[in-house]
Amino acid sequence: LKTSAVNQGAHRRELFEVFSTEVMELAKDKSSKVKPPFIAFVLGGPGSGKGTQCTKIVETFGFKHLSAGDLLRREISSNSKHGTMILNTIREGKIVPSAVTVKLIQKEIESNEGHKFLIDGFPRTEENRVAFEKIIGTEPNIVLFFDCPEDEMVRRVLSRNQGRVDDNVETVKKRLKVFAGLNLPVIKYYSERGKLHKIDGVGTTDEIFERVRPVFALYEEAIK
Ligand SMILES: Nc1ncnc2c1ncn2[C@@H]1O[C@H](COP(=O)(O)OP(=O)(O)O)[C@@H](O)[C@H]1O
Ligand SMILES: Nc1ccn([C@@H]2O[C@H](COP(=O)(O)OP(=O)(O)O)[C@@H](O)[C@H]2O)c(=O)n1
Ligand SMILES: [Mg+2]
Repeated sequence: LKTSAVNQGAHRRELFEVFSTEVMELAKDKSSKVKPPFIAFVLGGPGSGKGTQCTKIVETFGFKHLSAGDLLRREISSNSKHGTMILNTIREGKIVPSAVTVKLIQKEIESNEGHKFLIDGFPRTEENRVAFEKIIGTEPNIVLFFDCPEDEMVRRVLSRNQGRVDDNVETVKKRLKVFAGLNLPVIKYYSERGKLHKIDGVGTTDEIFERVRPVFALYEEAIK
């Protein structure tokens, strides 16, 4: 009885060693190959310069730019099942249900090789924010907020000339209300969590980018 118990113990130890070695190998493999994604949310009112600055960030730091508005507009033009609902929502300056928007973002993240994402114009509401955390299972590393006075945002939107159904005085007024009522609380939330980088959105595109650059310099290692 004694001998077999000792043998059993030895056997178990052997099994454990084999098992733990394999677990260690797997862990090593993971750390060398799978880099966790770096996610930056880019927020600001309509016309605050989010898209323009994202283009500069892509050129300089090699991020993948995912604009929630562009993804939604693509759904409209591809006649997808939610196309009409999305078009009506955008026309009204309201917010598309989070399930729809987050699924579009998820598809883009999953089909992309890169590990650095700029998510522009999202989350626009607390509901957007919570849905992202639930569905994607992660939080952003940083949040940029382009702070711009309303009259400047209105001027920019009205001279944007991209043929958008929502770039008119009536809709822009609604969007500004939605921004103040629903998006500012999200911005406040990230500020309280120490993730917010507020950037003065007034000046030339290049001047503003020089305020953005040092933010990414802080995360040099993570975005290499
Ligand atoms: N710093 C700036 N000064 C003046 N106009 C700008 C500036 N940045 C962007 N614009 C212009 O303002 C409009 C809105 O910019 P955009 O990047 O589309 O903002 P958002 O994505 O926040 O709505 C565009 O026509 C753009 O060319
Ligand atoms: N997270 C989001 C982003 C955009 N949208 C809709 O898409 C519209 C245009 O968003 P956008 O980000 O392209 O607009 P800009 O801030 O760039 O002018 C918004 O006004 C909303 O109607 C949304 O419903 N949910
Ligand atoms: Mg935009």
